[in-house]
Amino acid sequence: MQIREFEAHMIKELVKRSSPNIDNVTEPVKKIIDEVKRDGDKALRKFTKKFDGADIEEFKVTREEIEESYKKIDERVKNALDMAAANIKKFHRLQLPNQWLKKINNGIIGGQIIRAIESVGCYIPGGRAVYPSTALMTIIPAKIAGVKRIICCTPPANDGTINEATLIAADMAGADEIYKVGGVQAIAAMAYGTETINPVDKIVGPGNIFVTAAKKLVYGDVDIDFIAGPSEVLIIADEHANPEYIAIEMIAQAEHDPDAASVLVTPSKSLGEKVYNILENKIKHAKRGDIIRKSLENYGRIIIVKDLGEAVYFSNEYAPEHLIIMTKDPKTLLDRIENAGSIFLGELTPVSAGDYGSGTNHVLPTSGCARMYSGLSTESFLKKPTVQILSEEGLITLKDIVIPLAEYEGLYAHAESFKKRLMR
Ligand SMILES: NC(=O)c1ccc[n+]([C@@H]2O[C@H](COP(=O)([O-])OP(=O)(O)OC[C@H]3O[C@@H](n4cnc5c(N)ncnc54)[C@H](O)[C@@H]3O)[C@@H](O)[C@H]2O)c1
Ligand SMILES: N[C@H](CO)Cc1c[nH]c[nH+]1
Ligand SMILES: [Zn+2]
Repeated sequence: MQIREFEAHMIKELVKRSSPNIDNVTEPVKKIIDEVKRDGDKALRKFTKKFDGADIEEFKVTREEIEESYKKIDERVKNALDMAAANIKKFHRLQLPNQWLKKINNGIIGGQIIRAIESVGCYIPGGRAVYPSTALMTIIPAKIAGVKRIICCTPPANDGTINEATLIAADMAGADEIYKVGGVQAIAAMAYGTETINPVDKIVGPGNIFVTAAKKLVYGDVDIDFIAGPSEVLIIADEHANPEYIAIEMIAQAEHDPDAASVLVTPSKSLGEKVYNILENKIKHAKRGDIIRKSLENYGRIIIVKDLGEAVYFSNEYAPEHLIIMTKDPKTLLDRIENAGSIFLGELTPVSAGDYGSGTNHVLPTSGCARMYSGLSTESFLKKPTVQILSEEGLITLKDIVIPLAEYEGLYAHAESFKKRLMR
């Protein structure tokens, strides 16, 4: 963990910090994918034993296992899942786009229709923590979009079971099939299929660097959402911010994974120092202390900038998964934010609100991908074919566009297809 004065080269160094990790594991990850492609379920069994310590005969979770989970679940957790699901549904219904057909010019009607992707695979992580919340975040928007077949894969515990809250969350969100397989092997199975798992059209969901590298490798054979790797938070704060809140936000992201990143950018050196001291103290006693310590050592940074303008510049270059703004008037900075997966304004808005239940999606782009991707949404599961209808008037409106351009491009049949209709 370091406190450093801002220098321009830091941005490149920090922004790139996850990508080399992904590249470092490409080779072993590719080998696993190839083996799953070649050997199907046999390879899934081998890698599940190797990485999760579990012997799995049947990968598909049975209805009885799901019913058992409903009996075992802690009532408080079940209620929390129900309430989270309600907010997530409300938010994601609002994201449904409209179909439309409108007059574009005389005799030309244009528009778009909305269709769901037919089958999707949701990856629910389960290595260093369990993620029932991710089951809600991936399956609910797919369901709202109208996806016909929603499958999900999640790593089993070493006794071959799946965490009960994850099973319940997946079931209540509307998963059609749930499989006890995680990591690279799950991504390969969803992309290429095995004897047990039929392949899907698109794979979504977050994961560690191995899972993320696997998604990157299968992209093109199937669609993926985006790079949703180890968690990141960047906090822009001024001297008005509460250092305790900042420190706990950094720890909350760090506890996900030693590869997670927590960055504070502030013009207040004294705030930076306070946060540093609180962190030093807190990590001595924190649960999951080993993961937190490693994460903060690897990718924890406190960066002192000249002013809030420089902080915003840094943040836009970094393009964090989560951006928290804890300044006197956080809304005034919002207009200047260009790149961030999800933005948390004000000191009463912790990232955990979005992680679990305010309704927004917690599957978000990492490794600088917020420069060009938004987080998972209902639209991630939709396609928008365009539609057009021309009348005779429309042919006349377009003739001086289509015919000269088609002939200029040397594509004479294109021009001909137009002329034929004009001359009928
Ligand atoms: N960006 C987002 O939207 C978002 C959301 C939630 C969680 N996350 C991130 O998801 C990740 C969850 O990671 P996790 O590890 O807890 O669960 P995970 O399910 O992503 O990974 C566990 C699997 O990794 C595989 N694995 C472990 N070591 C391996 C190795 N050496 N070679 C090949 N495969 C190996 C195993 O198959 C194991 O089942 C964290 O990094 C967390 O920060 C990101
Ligand atoms: N912070 C994670 C996204 O990076 C999401 C999450 C799930 N559970 C807890 N947190
Ligand atoms: Zn989290």
